[in-house]
Amino acid sequence: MTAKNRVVLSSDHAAIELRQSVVTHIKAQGWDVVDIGPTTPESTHYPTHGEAAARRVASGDCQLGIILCGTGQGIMLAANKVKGIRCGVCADTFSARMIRQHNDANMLSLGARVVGEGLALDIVDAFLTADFEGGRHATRVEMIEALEN
Ligand SMILES: O=C(CO)[C@H](O)[C@H](O)COP(=O)(O)O
Repeated sequence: MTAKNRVVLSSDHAAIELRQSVVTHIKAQGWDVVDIGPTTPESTHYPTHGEAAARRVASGDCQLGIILCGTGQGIMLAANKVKGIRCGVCADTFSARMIRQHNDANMLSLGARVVGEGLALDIVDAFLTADFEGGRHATRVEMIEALEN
């Protein structure tokens, strides 16, 4: 059973500030936020943080996840190695909406060295407010899931 409206966030050292902005922003919207850090600025390794957030989503403890690193790419690659995770990097709001509507993505990845805070928060809003459309898209998501087996 998935915890509805609970969102997990994690990042590496490159995205701590932007992650904290996202946390504040979505808490104010009423999302139940699980921020799993890190909180200190030392250099760290994004696969660790991508995996930790992905496992919260894959287990059903959190409905959705938002992860961040410098580009958003490395942490996305790590998260997508966890079974059941569909995570995309977005630097525009259209893609952020579409990865929910068409791809049923359960995680969003952001690049703190790519997008500014204003755009990042708009991307987050687009992701969190969109819903999966199902239908023909469900067939395609099932095909992605079949690749995991
Ligand atoms: O974007 C990233 C991975 O995709 C990382 O945030 C980036 O590689 C970290 O670099 P550095 O150790 O030089 O701060």
